[in-house]
Amino acid sequence: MAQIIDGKAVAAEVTEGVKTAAEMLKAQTGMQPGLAVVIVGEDPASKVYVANKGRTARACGFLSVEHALPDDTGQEALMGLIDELNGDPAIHGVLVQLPLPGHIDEGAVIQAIAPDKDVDGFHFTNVGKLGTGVTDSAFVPCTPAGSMLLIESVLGKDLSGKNAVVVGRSNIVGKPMFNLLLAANATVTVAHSRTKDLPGLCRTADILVAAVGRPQMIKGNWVKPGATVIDVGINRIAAPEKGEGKTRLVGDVDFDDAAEAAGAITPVPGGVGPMTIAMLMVNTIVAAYRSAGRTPPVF
Ligand SMILES: NC(=O)C1=CN([C@@H]2O[C@H](COP(=O)(O)OP(=O)(O)OC[C@H]3O[C@@H](n4cnc5c(N)ncnc54)[C@H](OP(=O)(O)O)[C@@H]3O)[C@@H](O)[C@H]2O)C=CC1
Ligand SMILES: Nc1nc(=O)c2c([nH]1)NC[C@@H]1CN(c3ccc(C(=O)N[C@@H](CCC(=O)O)C(=O)O)cc3)C=[N+]21
Repeated sequence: MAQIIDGKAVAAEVTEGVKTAAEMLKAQTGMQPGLAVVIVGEDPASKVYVANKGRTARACGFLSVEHALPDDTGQEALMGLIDELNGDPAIHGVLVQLPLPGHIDEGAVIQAIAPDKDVDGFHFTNVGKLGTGVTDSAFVPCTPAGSMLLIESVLGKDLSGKNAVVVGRSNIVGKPMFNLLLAANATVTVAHSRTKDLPGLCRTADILVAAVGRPQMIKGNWVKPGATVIDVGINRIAAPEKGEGKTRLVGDVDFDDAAEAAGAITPVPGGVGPMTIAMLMVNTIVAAYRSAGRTPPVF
């Protein structure tokens, strides 16, 4: 039976460090880090995440501002708000919750966020810095950054000689995950919906990262014995065993099956999800330190 990687516990340690760093910044400069989260529309899952982010930000001692806009908000109004937040000296991090309603040009919104407040790490400037290894001034996307800390907690920082397979090639998870694993000296393969023999490829992985969005797709016999399995997926499925109409969260990995083969594995919930929020706090405190002209602590 595999080691179950406790993302909640690692996330709590990280946010404790952020809280201390925020106290230090306040003592030295009087500054309070500020995080603004913008949400458009009424998606209930998005609302839960946004509420979580606000709660954690306050627990870290941050100013937390939430802008909840109606579903029919126009492109200009949203761009206007982003401009305002870009120019607001009390705000160091700006996050626009994705996905946005279909009538809004998501790409244009992401590129409108000032790169030095882009705590999601989605702006071209930050993507380019990560891709070229300029990580000291980049913001790294929160979910891949959190996944790396979980991998490090099992295997250490240097992944030389390890084969990593990332299943999924999105801009927010798969591609930045590839860059981080590569930077840590792993040999990385990125798989996607056109990949041939995905089970066979996954079996070559010492580190297997699942970011697919398909509930429990990755089975135990896809996992190399002893592998480290990171399940990024968050899927809500029907749970009739809990009562009629009830649901539960599962990952992209069939946990019970995969835990038989894996050396270490993240659960869902309680794995990568809490790390995403913790790394958002890290990126925000880093943004605040940089805006004060100070070198941020390393997390
Ligand atoms: N824990 C957290 O904090 C977060 C969790 N998530 C979760 O992670 C998962 C992935 O999210 P995201 O990257 O945004 O998803 P996307 O839908 O943007 O990307 C999914 C990727 O999986 C690939 N894929 C889809 N079906 C298959 C298949 N049958 N075989 C192989 N590859 C396949 C797609 O391939 P192709 O490119 O060819 O279409 C695509 O590259 C979701 O469950 C999401 O909810 C996301 C963000 C944060
Ligand atoms: N601009 C932007 N940045 C994001 O980082 C972003 C986004 N948009 N859109 C949606 C995805 C998804 N995401 C999650 C964050 C926390 C949990 C999380 O805390 N999950 C808990 C469970 C929460 C629950 O019970 O629903 C866990 O896995 O233990 C999950 C998913 C951030 N995302």
